[in-house]
Amino acid sequence: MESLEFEELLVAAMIAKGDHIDTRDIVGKLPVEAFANHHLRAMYRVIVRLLDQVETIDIFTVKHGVPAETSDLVMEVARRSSSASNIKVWAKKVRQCWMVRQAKEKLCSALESLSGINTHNINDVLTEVSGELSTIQFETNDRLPRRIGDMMTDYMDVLEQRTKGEESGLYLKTGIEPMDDKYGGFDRTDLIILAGRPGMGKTELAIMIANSIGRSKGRGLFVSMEMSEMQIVERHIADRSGLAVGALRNPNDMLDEQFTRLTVASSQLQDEDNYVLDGAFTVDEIISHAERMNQDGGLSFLAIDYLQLIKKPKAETNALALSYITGRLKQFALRNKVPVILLSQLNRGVESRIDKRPTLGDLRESGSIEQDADVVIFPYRDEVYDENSKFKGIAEIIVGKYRSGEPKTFYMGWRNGHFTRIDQQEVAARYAQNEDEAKPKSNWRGQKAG
Ligand SMILES: Nc1ncnc2c1ncn2[C@@H]1O[C@H](COP(=O)(O)OP(=O)(O)OP(=O)(O)O)[C@@H](O)[C@H]1O
Repeated sequence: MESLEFEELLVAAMIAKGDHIDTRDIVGKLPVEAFANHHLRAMYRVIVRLLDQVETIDIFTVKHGVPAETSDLVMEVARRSSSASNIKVWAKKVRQCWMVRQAKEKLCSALESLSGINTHNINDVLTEVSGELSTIQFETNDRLPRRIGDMMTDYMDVLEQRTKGEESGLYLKTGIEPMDDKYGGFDRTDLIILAGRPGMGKTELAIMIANSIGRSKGRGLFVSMEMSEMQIVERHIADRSGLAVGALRNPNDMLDEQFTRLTVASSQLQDEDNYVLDGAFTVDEIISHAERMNQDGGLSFLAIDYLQLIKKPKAETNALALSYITGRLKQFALRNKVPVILLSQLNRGVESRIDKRPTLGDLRESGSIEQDADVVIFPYRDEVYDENSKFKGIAEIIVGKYRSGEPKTFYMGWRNGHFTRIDQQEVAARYAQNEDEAKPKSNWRGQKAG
């Protein structure tokens, strides 16, 4: 990127526009150091000062304010103001060039540190280098801190859209109605973890969310490192039609009614815009696919099945490698405003307990997943452990962490390998009754029995 040209165009446009809302906006966001050329930096510094002192900005005031060695150049630069209407574009380009310069400087300094590495200082140097590289800034679309007071009008617009039911695209609705009603959907910058032991229904939950987004004309990317793309497609059809995957595997045995459900589901899915990608990837490869899709038509969510199968970066410990992955995914969600649904396996530890419902503590071995996540959901089905469970056919959707509200457990039915709607109050009453029955009974002296 050639910074000089953009810096010239920006200064010229600022002189042409003078004290204008765009000029003030740019000055509030772009520091003087962003200019590489010292003459243009001097001109910009004068413009900032003139704005600050509410004085006129024109060729003469700028020329008068800069050092003598720069003053002859002001007229030449001002002549370049062919397109002052593009002033924000020039400001953005100057900012991007500055970011690239900073990144290059950091890389050079990291290379210098690495050239002095030896077996005694290897960890110290690598820590220093990775610390330095992690400060490289990402393109932020010029976003800078905004005053909350100035954002009240925008927020009222959001509220108004909500009253009209027009803001659905702003939030990720999961299709689990009681949960969507309670939380209003998840934020577009959320990292949502679906964690559980094998067979609990993590993949099914992610597919159900994908299907729900697809139905409302969203566009999602489902990355599977566990199943082939055709298996994922089959799970989508099974979820949409309510048929068991087993039924789809034996089409000759299908009843007419099942066949009709299959054709309806496949024609609906044909009109929708969900994507699937299978294979083995690093987190950065997944992110680059998702960013490309997001730039090219937008993305409603990125789902990844599952964390432990993502190719790990080199790191001293497994926990550090996983932390790198969840950290990168959280950055991706924040930067692109695309929520990430990340599936994660839990280890056997849960199964050594009487109550096998997972808790946040069970995530400890998975690096910083607990801290990075905005939402942690544990799908849990008691029948996986006890086929005669009183809660056969019921799935608990345990929200163990929710950054913007209180954690809570929701209930779903479980039929044909799919989550189904169920009456929340009725199931909660069943659980409460079961708890009462399980409590040790007191005898007439008030002593606990047995
Ligand atoms: N027709 C069916 N009826 C009832 N349960 C079914 C049916 N088909 C599949 N299942 C159950 O659904 C579960 C699979 O769900 P899912 O693949 O979503 O689980 P998961 O948590 O992602 O597990 P894993 O980590 O092994 O992939 C299994 O426990 C399986 O026994």
